[in-house]
Amino acid sequence: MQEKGTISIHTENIFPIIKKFLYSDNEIFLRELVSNAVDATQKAKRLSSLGQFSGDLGDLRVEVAFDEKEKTITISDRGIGMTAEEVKKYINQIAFSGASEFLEKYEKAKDAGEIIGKFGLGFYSAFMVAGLVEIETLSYQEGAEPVHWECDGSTSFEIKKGKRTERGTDIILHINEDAKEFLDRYRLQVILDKYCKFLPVPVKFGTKSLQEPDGEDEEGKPKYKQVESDNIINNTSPAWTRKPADLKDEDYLEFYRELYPMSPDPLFWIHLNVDYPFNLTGILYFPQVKNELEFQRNKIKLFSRQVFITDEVKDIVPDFLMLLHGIIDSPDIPLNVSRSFLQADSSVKKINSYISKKVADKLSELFKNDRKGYEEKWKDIGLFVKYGMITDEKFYEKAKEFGLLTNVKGEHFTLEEYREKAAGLQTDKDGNLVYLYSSDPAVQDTYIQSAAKKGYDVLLLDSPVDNHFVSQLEQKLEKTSLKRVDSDVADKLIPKEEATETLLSEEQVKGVKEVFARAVDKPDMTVEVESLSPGDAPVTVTVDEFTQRMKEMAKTGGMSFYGNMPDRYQVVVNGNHPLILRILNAENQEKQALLARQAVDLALLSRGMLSGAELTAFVNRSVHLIGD
Ligand SMILES: Nc1ncnc2c1ncn2[C@@H]1O[C@H](COP(=O)(O)OP(=O)(O)OP(=O)(O)O)[C@@H](O)[C@H]1O
Repeated sequence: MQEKGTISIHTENIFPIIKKFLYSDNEIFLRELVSNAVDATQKAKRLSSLGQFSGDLGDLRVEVAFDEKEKTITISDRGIGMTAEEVKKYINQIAFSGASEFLEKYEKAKDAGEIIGKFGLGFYSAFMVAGLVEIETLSYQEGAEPVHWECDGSTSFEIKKGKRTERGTDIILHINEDAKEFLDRYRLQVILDKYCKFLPVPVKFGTKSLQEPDGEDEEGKPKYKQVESDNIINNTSPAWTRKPADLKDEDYLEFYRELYPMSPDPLFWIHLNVDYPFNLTGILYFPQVKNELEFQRNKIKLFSRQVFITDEVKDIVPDFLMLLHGIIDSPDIPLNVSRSFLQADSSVKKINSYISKKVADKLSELFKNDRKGYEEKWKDIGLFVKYGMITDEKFYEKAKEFGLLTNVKGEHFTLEEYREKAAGLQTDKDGNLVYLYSSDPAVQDTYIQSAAKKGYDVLLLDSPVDNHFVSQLEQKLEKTSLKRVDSDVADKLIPKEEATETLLSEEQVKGVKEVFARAVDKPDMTVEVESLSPGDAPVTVTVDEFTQRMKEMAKTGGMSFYGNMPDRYQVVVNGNHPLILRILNAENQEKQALLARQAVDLALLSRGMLSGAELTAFVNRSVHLIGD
């Protein structure tokens, strides 16, 4: 057997184009060749179990080796091997036609980025790093002859009798000068770790030194000896490939630690497992999010039959679940297509809504079975749930049963429970419910206390998504509005029929307004005199709900117009507070101004708005007043 031939593909110079395009990603050659070796091994196992091959299976390990001097990398397996006919068919035709199909797509694409970078080029990807590729193979079939094939990436190949004596295949890559970085143990190890860590057949890469106990020394201390053992780079049965019933919590946690060695343990997890209408397995973990800096997208890894493909799972995983960790394994996700195709692909859409549904089901189950435990985790889970409720209509419908509202006292309520709680006192004169919330209880404490005095409950909405969550709740909940607790004086947060009696005469109100307007004298602050309960604060500084919300929205993106708006504050003077009358009746204008300024500063202070020279002036004035 000796044959030279030409591979029939229509473009002669296909290779330089592919090479150029995939240059930054050329490490995937190893993924492709090792997974081919694994496939061939799995096939041998299957044939043997079906009784279609009766020989000894032998050691089924795949081996990756390199020789720096010879400049070769060899991938060997004890799989089914190939006959000469098969080499011609599978390698010359199929592998090369895959490459020309790639080129066609590349030529049609408007820009290179339109083709997903992780296009599976299969066997042909060997030519991204090798100038010459040799195959030594021996088929499992009885009487098969060993075959040697070689090709330099052009369209001509050579095939002859090979040297292999055992069933299986060696792929020998003669590494190019510009790819010699791959002739390095560390580099290869990193690539294998990235792509092959969970392949189902053991993959050996060199050896590693282990310390083994070796009796005791003269002092009776344990001795160790260095032994070399095979370096198997993969875990062949990772948790997601096993049956949920066979796994304990500790197995899930252990797998998580294997994936993310530096992260704190996750809160809980969801084992995904479907085979119809698409194939998908995986485990999604809810991470503990300690602070915003830990929000890291791209923590979910996408696998196809245990081969790592990418960690860009956008489009496959619903946006609000992008912060989850874990892995998804699906042979049905098309990897060799453009992004725009991926977005429109119906199986991708189905996968996306399946994941969203699974997550909702799991949360609902946790909520129902262990409400206390669920509430304890709410601080972390809440972020996902709220984000999901904002961005995903279907998820909202499910999550309204288990999405929680938390008040500043740390009590949790479902939407329905909270509606009942607020129904009495927090209904305004038009029959609308008003939910009060604080975005920062430390700063807004005075306002929270004033609301509490009136018997109102105050929610805590301080997470990065809460601005949007507030708007979403207003849209979804009937006859309900939300108001930040410092957006008005307590008396007016929830407008009621009964008006508080006015203790000041019209003349006096005018006088108070003048005194305070002089004391404030700032373009961004307007003074109003209101008749509030005598027990309320003498002066309160507020920002109306609309302005405050628009400014917050502007901070989190878009709407820059509102972000540029000047701040507008209302200085609300409580005409019914005894102190106000005292200020009005002070002995002279100077004293009036001093006391009014002091009262306004106290209001600013309780809002965290007093700083710098104004704070110093306030402190000095206070000392002076105590001395009076
Ligand atoms: N190590 C091997 N042992 C036996 N057959 C092999 C081996 N490597 C490749 N082949 C044969 O060559 C064919 C072409 O391989 P190639 O990697 O190009 O495509 P694929 O594995 O079928 O698909 P893809 O890699 O694109 O998912 C394989 O389908 C297989 O039949």
